[in-house]
Amino acid sequence: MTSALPLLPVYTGDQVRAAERPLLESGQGPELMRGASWGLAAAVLNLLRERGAVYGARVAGLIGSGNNGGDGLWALTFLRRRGVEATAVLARGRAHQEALQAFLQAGGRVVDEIPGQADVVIDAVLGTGFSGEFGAPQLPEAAVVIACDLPSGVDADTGEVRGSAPAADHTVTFGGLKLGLLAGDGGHLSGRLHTVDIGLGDHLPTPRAQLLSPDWDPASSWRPPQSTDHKYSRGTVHVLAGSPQYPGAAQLTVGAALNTGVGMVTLEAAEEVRHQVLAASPEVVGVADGAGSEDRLEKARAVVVGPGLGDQAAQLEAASATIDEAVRRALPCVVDASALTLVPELTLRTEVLLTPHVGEARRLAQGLGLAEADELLSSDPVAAAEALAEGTGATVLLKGATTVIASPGAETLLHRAQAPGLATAGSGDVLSGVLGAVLATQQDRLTVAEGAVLAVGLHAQAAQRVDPNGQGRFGASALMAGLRA
Ligand SMILES: NC(=O)C1=CN([C@@H]2O[C@H](COP(=O)(O)OP(=O)(O)OC[C@H]3O[C@@H](n4cnc5c(N)ncnc54)[C@H](O)[C@@H]3O)[C@@H](O)[C@H]2O)[C@@H](O)CC1
Ligand SMILES: Nc1ncnc2c1ncn2[C@@H]1O[C@H](COP(=O)(O)OP(=O)(O)O)[C@@H](O)[C@H]1O
Repeated sequence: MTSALPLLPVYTGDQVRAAERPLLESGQGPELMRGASWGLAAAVLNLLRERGAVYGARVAGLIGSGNNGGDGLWALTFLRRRGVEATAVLARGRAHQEALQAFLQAGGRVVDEIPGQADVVIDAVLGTGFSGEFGAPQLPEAAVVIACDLPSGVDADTGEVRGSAPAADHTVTFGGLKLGLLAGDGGHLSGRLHTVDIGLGDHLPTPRAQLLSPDWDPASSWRPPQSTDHKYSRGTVHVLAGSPQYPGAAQLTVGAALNTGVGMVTLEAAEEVRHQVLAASPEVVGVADGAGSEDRLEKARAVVVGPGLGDQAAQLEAASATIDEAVRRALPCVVDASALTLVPELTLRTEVLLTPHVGEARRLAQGLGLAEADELLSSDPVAAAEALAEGTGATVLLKGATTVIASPGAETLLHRAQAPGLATAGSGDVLSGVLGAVLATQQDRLTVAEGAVLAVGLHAQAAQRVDPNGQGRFGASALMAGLRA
């Protein structure tokens, strides 16, 4: 399927290794290693140029015994030939013979410890050949760390760290983006990602997942209203959110939907919640909660249920009825926060978008009796989201620094936010509003999963707008305002 969004293929380590195999068998190993190590050296050179001079810069490598170490040594060799002071620590006491010889011939030095003055450290102990556990050594604090293919100790297939892994500022990866660089702890440790094409081309299989391109402006994927539009044709979002205990959640969800851009927002909530929300956003149309009338969704193109709903039985009952009605009408329906507790009792379809964070996903898996999904949440979050999607029949958006969107029978989509300030109370309520607006207005050209990944991109972009230096000095209200271009 071709998507209207710019998506990058993501592979497991095993898939990339399998793609390399025929080339290695036909004797092209040295060329592959040359391509990979030159790509790594080029990335280091760029970094050194940005920081000052290349000549005399100090670059140290932590070198393993396999091909990952070979890549590291060849990269150090190329750098040495450009006047870099290159040192290598042989972490296993031995290394790729040919690469070591070239390194020594170029004037590189083997040392016992990474020099404390190193400007750049290349982590080339373990790549896709990692098995068992790894213990990461301490690296000089001031050095920029560049991982060769992936940080040592990270499982390339899942992102799981077994033992410990050094955090990289950059990872230069070969042949294709690997899932372990995006998911789980691997996603926190891999830094900025650079992919080097080593000519695997047609040998690469169907990707394991697709990543929304980090270089893409998500706002450019937004289809604006047309002159022929009227409010209903643009898209109406029906929101069931907020409670006397959490009225602010409704305000954030509704405000985010309005600032993302919709034809109309209707809010189903308790009177005092509606009163508060309408005081801030008089354009919202209020509907008494628990109204129970089926025509409240008649004009809706998307529904959002759950933010700030709390755990009162009457509110959950109204939420359940609204989700059922949305399912009956095949409307995209975002189910968030406490409404997620209703899922085991509901019959869902792929238009329903469940939006748990990890804690909620764990409770969801337990509520559904999906023990495997519960376990996978720690070791392989992508597989966990897929198991939840299969188990519920719904699309699942698992929140986190990397958001995973899994839909039964469809490709899994990923978004990686470089905005940890998003971890702030109410941020998820804002995301629900953005999701509602995108699903209501863009559904003619995007699937629910694609709309979801676009919404997650817009949410992260809003954080970058209000907090360009990543200081985290903003709350969810500012995030809501940041959605406006
Ligand atoms: N074969 C090639 O020519 C190519 C190799 N590539 C590089 O090679 C890497 C894969 O190379 P390898 O298959 O040699 O594997 P690695 O270099 O990732 O690691 C395997 C080596 O480390 C040891 N090892 C594994 N787990 C360990 C642990 N927990 N503690 C200590 N030692 C451990 C193994 O015994 C083996 O010697 C890729 O990540 C990539 O960097 C790429 O350059 C593409 C081409
Ligand atoms: N470390 C992080 N880096 C980037 N984004 C994050 C991080 N932690 C959380 N987020 C995002 O912030 C939002 C938090 O949502 P949620 O946990 O539901 O918050 P709340 O319930 O307080 O509104 C999600 O969109 C999630 O993907």
